[in-house]
Amino acid sequence: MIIDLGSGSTVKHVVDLLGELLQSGKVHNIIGIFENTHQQVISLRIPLSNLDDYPILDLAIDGADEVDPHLNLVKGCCGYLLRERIVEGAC
Ligand SMILES: O=C[C@H](O)[C@H](O)[C@H](O)COP(=O)(O)O
Repeated sequence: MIIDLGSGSTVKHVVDLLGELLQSGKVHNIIGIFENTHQQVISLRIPLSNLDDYPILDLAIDGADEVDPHLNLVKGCCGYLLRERIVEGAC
């Protein structure tokens, strides 16, 4: 399964869980897509690649900057909006 690992402090919790599941053998054959070097992902030994090698994703995980009362999400903090749109198109 090819998974985009997103960005932000919330995603770090998901990445921790993914690392635990991989190391316990409960999940297999995961490749994480991550744009920048991220010490947490590397230390958890999650296999990494990029969108050039895997242009079609099975799943994308990410946080949100704001959620309104109707559960609409506001995304795109910190210059990540373009990458998030590319990832959305790859799912
Ligand atoms: O747009 C930026 C990223 O999508 C982050 O997921 C978003 O900013 C939320 O970050 P955090 O989980 O740190 O609140």
